[in-house]
Amino acid sequence: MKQVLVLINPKSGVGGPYRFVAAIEKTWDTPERDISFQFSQSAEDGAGKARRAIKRGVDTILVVGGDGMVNTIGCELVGTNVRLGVIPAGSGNGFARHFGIPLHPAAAAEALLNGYTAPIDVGRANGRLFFVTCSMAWDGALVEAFEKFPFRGIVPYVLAGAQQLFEYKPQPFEVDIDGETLNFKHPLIFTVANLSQFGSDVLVAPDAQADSGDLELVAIETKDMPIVLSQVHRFIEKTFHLHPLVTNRHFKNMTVRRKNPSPIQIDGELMKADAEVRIEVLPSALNVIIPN
Ligand SMILES: Nc1ncnc2c1ncn2[C@@H]1O[C@H](COP(=O)(O)OP(=O)(O)OP(=O)(O)O)[C@@H](O)[C@H]1O
Repeated sequence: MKQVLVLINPKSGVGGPYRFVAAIEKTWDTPERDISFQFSQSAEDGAGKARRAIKRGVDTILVVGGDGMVNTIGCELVGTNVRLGVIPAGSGNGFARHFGIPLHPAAAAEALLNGYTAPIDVGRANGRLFFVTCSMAWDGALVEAFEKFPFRGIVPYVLAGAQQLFEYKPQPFEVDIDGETLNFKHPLIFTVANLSQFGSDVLVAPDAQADSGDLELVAIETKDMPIVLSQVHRFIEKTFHLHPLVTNRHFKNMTVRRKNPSPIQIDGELMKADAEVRIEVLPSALNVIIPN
């Protein structure tokens, strides 16, 4: 009998957690599956519950939450045979949107039930795993401002971004990327993408493939931003990352030497980091359920 654990973030999602329980139970609770539901009260609590479930021999963990929750549970599943399924309940849901998982709980539960399992790549920044994106310029600093808003969603993201345009102080980055050296004087955007978007359909790396075996750097200097922004149609055409003033590189290993230690953005959450940040790809490291 297949064993499935559903781990729910009670803080995520509109309409309360029970609509997710009902949607998943309706589709997944069949005679060939033993399904149990647990709340994840914190990152540590969820990680502990995931570890114990893996020990018990669970086959699948369904996470009901956003990218932050996916990260904390996904970290426990890397290197195991346990499959991760994501029922989106966050505000940005970059992971779920990348894979085309429906945002409605019932549709998501059904899409995962009828989906297939495939390994995806995982990024690692100074030892910390990430599945969606990692940023360390203005695109990282805005998360600090975003976290101070009392509510989540695209609106506080835009407001936090605007606020940080005034407050963010760029520092020079010296970058070794698969043997090539790049220098950024005043980086504004410096994002490493494993998947295509930050969430809310803000596509930083529209062509990113989860199983490419590499990561993608998308970076731009502060001075070049107005010129790039003058071609707004590129956002619609999904070619922003290909603009000649945007640095766009696929890579496996990268070291970023910054002047000072400062926090970096990992899957929508802030993490303390030394001045030097080492980023690498772990190819095919996590088994994920993907809709057909
Ligand atoms: N395993 C976990 N269990 C409970 N809470 C968690 C867990 N992981 C992260 N959190 C916290 O729960 C809150 C909501 O995070 P979650 O990722 O579920 O939604 P979100 O941040 O709105 O989604 P997104 O990152 O997709 O916009 C955050 O404060 C996060 O730090």
